[in-house]
Amino acid sequence: TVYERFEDLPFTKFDFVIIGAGAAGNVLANRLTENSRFTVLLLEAGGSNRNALPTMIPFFCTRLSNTQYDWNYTTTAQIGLNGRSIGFPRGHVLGGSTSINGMFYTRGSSEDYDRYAEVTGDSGWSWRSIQKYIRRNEMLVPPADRHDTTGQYDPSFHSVDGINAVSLPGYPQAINGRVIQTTRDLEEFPLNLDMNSGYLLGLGWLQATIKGGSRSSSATSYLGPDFINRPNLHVLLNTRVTRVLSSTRDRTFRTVEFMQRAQGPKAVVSARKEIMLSAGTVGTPHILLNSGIGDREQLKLLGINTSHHLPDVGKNMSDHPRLVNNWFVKGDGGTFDVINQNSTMTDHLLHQWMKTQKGPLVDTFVSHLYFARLPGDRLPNGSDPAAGPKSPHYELGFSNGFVGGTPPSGDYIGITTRVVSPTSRGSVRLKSNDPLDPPLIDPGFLATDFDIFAMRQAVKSARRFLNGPAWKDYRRDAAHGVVDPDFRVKGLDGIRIVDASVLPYVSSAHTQAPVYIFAERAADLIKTDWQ
Ligand SMILES: Cc1cc2nc3c(=O)[nH]c(=O)nc-3n(C[C@H](O)[C@H](O)[C@H](O)COP(=O)(O)OP(=O)(O)OC[C@H]3O[C@@H](n4cnc5c(N)ncnc54)[C@H](O)[C@@H]3O)c2cc1C
Repeated sequence: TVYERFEDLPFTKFDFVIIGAGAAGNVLANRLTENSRFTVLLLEAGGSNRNALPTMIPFFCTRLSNTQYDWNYTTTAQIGLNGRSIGFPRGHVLGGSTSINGMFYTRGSSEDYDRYAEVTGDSGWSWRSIQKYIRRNEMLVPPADRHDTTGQYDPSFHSVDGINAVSLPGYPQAINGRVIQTTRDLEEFPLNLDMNSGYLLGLGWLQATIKGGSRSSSATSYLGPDFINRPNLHVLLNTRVTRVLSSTRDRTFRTVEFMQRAQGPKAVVSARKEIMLSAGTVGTPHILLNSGIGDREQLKLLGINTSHHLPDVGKNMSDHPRLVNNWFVKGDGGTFDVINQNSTMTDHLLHQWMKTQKGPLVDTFVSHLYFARLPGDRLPNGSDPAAGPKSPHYELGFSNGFVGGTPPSGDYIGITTRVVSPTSRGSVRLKSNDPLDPPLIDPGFLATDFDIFAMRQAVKSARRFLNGPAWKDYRRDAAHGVVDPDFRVKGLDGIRIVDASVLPYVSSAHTQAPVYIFAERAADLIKTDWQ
């Protein structure tokens, strides 16, 4: 049963109390209640995902930040971003971040899991050992348009028996042919038939947690109609957990304190067996620190009594920095930009989606991914932050349109670049001893030379991709004139013009300074191309 109000709960003691109904919390709630003898209470700060239309429509996933479904966090000033603070979305709704995320389904490399096994000394985490859990989780379903997916993935790596739906894109994007052609034209971008095989490197079709054109979140799947009516499963929404409490002095934590309204009152529930913290990378350290579980010295500074000195709580945060790169193209209206530019078109497609679960709204904003490594001689001190020699350092995501705030006109291609083996580390700390105060989130984006270097290489790689022959007549350059924006003579190789003759308009004052400036930038571009 799903409850909105604490007063409606049938009791206040359960075998298990799970804090946070996101990816992890909902798996736990589902699997634990398979045993009908266990009672489970799942606590979630956000509201219901039912009727939350924007969360259901895959294409609208980029519109969910800074809405009621988001915690609306902001990072601390980031050294690596010239002191800027940026938004840091996290799901605040049943399903947690799986209800607002981009839906990319990527398992990672086999080496990632083998490294988990190695550092924990537990072979149960190895790629081989976790296969059964992949099968339990994944339910591969046909794409929304039911097209023939032969050659777009390898069925031998997939399960159709799991709970969370996964599918290939369900609407053909105009760039698909060019993307695949580039895997044939440029050696740097080999096709990877299935990036979920444990071997990630190369370019492949995106697999996404989408079923029949709708988002498959941990709420729609693990708490879906087959499970939510289990009599031993209780879900309480709109419940912000403030602390976990030890009822005795023996370090046993079985009580959970929470609030349903900002002004209180506080209430408690308890677990007969265990409490599970599944509040995510921000929520979990936040609750632990508020509960006095953390670094004694830091807690003392905020006037919080330490219940357990555990200095690493909130430390070692690591996340993928992401940059979006957009180019003008001659898309002739075949990009998805029109959906973001023309509200009549959006209404029309929304109507189509609601009626048929078909059309361009059935997919997320990326159609293909590419994972790559940096050359061995460019790694920091020769040491490799990736999990192994077959694991990537960066990722490119290809979008048939502008990623970010779409300009009011024009057609674009977006390539998102991400560092997937960051060496920067950040933290989650308390701002005050008020549990309702948002924490200080420092993801440490681009805080190391390596991360900046890897991001630059990813951007260069994206540019090389678009310089492939398949894109020649697609990237937009001015039709007239002698040189392209990189000073290359149009239609020729090996020759550029860098002097006052290429200024498209004479500048509004004397011309030597503009030529110096042009030449400086030209030198940069040329050096970059040949690095
Ligand atoms: C915008 C965005 C896009 C993403 N895109 C992708 C993608 O395309 N592919 C991918 O693989 N991953 C993506 N991710 C990451 C992925 O969604 C997360 O890694 C995953 O959901 C983490 O699961 P979790 O259980 O740790 O936390 P979450 O899924 O975030 O769940 C935590 C839950 O705990 C609740 N909670 C937190 N604090 C409290 C509290 N004090 N009291 C009660 N409840 C609380 C939250 O409201 C939330 O429901 C994305 C994430 C975001 C935010």
